Amino acid sequence: MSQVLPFVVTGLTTGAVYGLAGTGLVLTYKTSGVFNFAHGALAAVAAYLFYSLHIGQGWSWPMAAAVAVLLAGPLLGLVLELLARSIQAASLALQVASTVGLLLVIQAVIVLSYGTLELRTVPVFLASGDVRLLGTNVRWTDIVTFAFALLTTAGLSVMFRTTRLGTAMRAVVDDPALLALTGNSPATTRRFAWSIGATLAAASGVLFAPLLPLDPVQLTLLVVAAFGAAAVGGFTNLPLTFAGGLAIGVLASLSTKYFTTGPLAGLPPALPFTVLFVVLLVFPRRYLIGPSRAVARRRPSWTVPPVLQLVAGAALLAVLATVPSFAGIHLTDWTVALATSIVFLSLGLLVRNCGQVSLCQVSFMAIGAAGFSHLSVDHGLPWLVALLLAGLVAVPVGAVLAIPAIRLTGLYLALATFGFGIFLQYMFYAQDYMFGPTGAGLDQPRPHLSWLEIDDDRGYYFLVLAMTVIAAGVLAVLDRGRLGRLLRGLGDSPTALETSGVTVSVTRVLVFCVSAFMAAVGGALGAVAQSTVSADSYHPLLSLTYFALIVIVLGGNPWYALTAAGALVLIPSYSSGENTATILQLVFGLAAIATAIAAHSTALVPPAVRQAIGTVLGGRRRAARATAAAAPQPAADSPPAAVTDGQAASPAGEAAAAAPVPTRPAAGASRVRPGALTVRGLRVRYGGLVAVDELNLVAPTGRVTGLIGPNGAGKTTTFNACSGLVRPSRGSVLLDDRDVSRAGPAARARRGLGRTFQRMELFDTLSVRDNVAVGAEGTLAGGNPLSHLAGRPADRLAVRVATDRALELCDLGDLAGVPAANLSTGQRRLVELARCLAGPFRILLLDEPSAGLDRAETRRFGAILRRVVDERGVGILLVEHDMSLVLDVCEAVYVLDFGRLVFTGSAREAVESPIVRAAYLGDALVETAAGSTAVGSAAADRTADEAADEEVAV
Ligand SMILES: Nc1ncnc2c1ncn2[C@@H]1O[C@H](COP(=O)(O)OP(=O)(O)OP(=O)(O)O)[C@@H](O)[C@H]1O
Repeated sequence: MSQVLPFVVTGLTTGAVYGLAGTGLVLTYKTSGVFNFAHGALAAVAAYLFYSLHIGQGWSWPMAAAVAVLLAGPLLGLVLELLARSIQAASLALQVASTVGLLLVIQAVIVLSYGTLELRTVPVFLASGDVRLLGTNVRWTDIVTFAFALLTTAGLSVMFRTTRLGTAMRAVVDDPALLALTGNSPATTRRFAWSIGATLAAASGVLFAPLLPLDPVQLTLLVVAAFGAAAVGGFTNLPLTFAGGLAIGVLASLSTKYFTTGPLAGLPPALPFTVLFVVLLVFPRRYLIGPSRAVARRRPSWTVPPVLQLVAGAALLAVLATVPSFAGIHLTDWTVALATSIVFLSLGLLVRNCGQVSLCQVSFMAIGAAGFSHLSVDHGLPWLVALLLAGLVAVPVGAVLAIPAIRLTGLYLALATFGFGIFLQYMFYAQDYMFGPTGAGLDQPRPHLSWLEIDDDRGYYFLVLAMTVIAAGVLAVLDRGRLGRLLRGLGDSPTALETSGVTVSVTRVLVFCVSAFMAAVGGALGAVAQSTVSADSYHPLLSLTYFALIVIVLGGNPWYALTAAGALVLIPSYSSGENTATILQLVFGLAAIATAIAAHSTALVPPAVRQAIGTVLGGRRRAARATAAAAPQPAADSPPAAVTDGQAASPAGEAAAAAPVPTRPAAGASRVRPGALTVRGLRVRYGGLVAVDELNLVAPTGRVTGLIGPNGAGKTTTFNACSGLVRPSRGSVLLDDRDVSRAGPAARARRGLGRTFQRMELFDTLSVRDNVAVGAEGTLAGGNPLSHLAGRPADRLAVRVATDRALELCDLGDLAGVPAANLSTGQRRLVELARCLAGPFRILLLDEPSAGLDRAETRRFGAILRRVVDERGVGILLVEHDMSLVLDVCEAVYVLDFGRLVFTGSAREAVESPIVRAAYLGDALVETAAGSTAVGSAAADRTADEAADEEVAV
């Protein structure tokens, strides 16, 4: 015991500081919804400031600490609040990029201001001497540190729970508008929270300062250990976060006693990150669900016309082919830049294609480089085999990293990848099977062919150039096909993808594996160019620079990758300044922050420029011709233009909205197999609220069945239970008498259940045609990774036919090439319907499909539904507030109120039923022939609200 106690005491002290830092982190995350990756960097700022004042200027430590903590802390907090406010509506990737950018900026500024050569230490300052406790000497400084951290966290927890400010802080992230109505200013509340959070980070920096010589990276990493503590607290609970910090501190300290050599020697410093990773991997999902927040739809980027891209690509290739003739001593760096562009392509696949944040791409490079060296040097494998195997070694690691992506939201994935990179460095870099304990470097042999010179610098450059072209080409082909659609669909709406029949966990694992493979191969190719590499080349924080770069560079595949690699590798190569790398880090960090802030206010390419290019290259005319050629010829009586939400998209818009639905039977429209969706004794609870209770209903094929009721009656919850998005506490869902209650959403879709959403779930970065195509091919991709990559020729034809038919049916042919994000509400509703109609679904769940449509559009919508049911025999379960539409199309109606079924019968009987009138319809006039909507004012109001809401996808 007496041998263990000193370790426990040390652990409690560092753990208390972890806990303190973690508490500040949780506080700001809880109140703003923005996770501050720069939290550790704030601590570094305070530590250096404290050093400058206390040691440099000779101030007394209380004065220096007061300025570093109580002055600098709140000031930094106010700056961060400003930043957090400007990125509140940005996508997660941009939010992460902005605070990661801040971390890079702070580190670079510290290095530029203080240099890295001089050793700076801060002596113990809090208290001197020690006291004997339980048979061991305990330093007073440790006792004071522990007591300070404990009392501060306890005081904050009490404040958070009991004071008005604390309540406001808890409320502000959920509904700032509601908070404002109660007389509290959301902005002031957030400022307080950020000031307190940053002050705690600063305090932890000053408390850590005497522990080891000052170093911006080490200080940042020390406080990053607080991420593990925050994870233990579920990113919401302050006392648990503090307890988590203590546990991590004690375990890490104890492990320094037991694991001094051998494979676990790296465990002590890796422990906080191990805890972070394990919590994210195994803790129940509900424990980790953080504050909800709105994320604005991403603006679909404009793509340069293919002709221009091809010309530019050929020109670039010609220039790259001449590089060996002028590069001289920089040729190796050019080769490394090309290899690095493959790594950027791999990162772009994750971040740019499907919105998955990865902060450990450099770790895959390290695995690739080390793996290749061991396979080719130690095991004597042929060069190419060793290269491919090195890539494959990274694949299972990528698959493990995908687990948080499958289970949790994007932020936790970002954290898991961040923690994983640091974990890998501490635990494995020094092992023999990676870089070895000496850091002497690993040989990276060149390939050798008797008939081609590829082992000299020039030959190897051309080899890597060829591989880069192949990688970019393969990705470009995949991007334009099924995999590209699925990945973008995953980024835009995993829910819609899943309910279209795609097992999104397979998609996620697949993209992580492909990305890991490419990064490892790129890492190995770059290492070979340098002949020998050591662990120093793969510091995990370098991954943050990669991430910042992938966010800030412009252009599509492969332009962004080449630009990023060029900036990262070639600028330092050609620059003679000793601080070039640090200045670049500063610039990249600032650019990441600026990109996140500006993302929603500027278009990257001005519309006038796009239009000019389109006109010069005839892109628009060609696109229009392509669309017309791909779509079947419209019937003579088909309407000429698409419908809009009240505003004509074209001069003919109004007329089109009112036009009849084409009556010509769609080519190849076959009738579906008869069956039914049956719900038996369904009960769904949200905590204490029973949203649906004892519900029984049947929706057979060949009929439109209505499910109506007032707001909050449980209709959407019923749909979610039917499609597998919520788990009922009781009851079952059957498709064709087969119980699917335990099947996931994708499996239910594959059995024939399609759906639309009350809050529309479109793939905003995809065109209308690609949105609809995903509906047609989702079930074909299913859960098979190979089917994700591309379809068989017969499948491709079937998808095209189904897509064309659905586009024609919903009269979307003219909009086929338009990105979904650019559509009006009415058009978006139609695209969602078309996506559903394109799939091989037999029962369609349509959730308020007419919300946001005007009267003419609604009538037309009803006609489409009737046509689909009559022609194909599908069944529709329709949630709808527009009673004219219900009366028009529904043959049977179920009425819900407070989650319970209050009526079953025909639509006409429902309108006349006193029970239904009392519960839902009230005394409002229900016009039928004229098609007027009249279900109380609530429905109408909500529709208007919703139309506004839908401008921002949640
Ligand atoms: N995720 C959730 N967590 C907690 N409560 C929820 C959740 N989703 C819905 N509820 C509650 O369950 C009840 C039923 O909601 P639901 O959205 O199913 O009603 P609805 O009939 O579809 O209403 P509307 O017509 O407004 O869409 C409501 O009281 C709602 O507040």
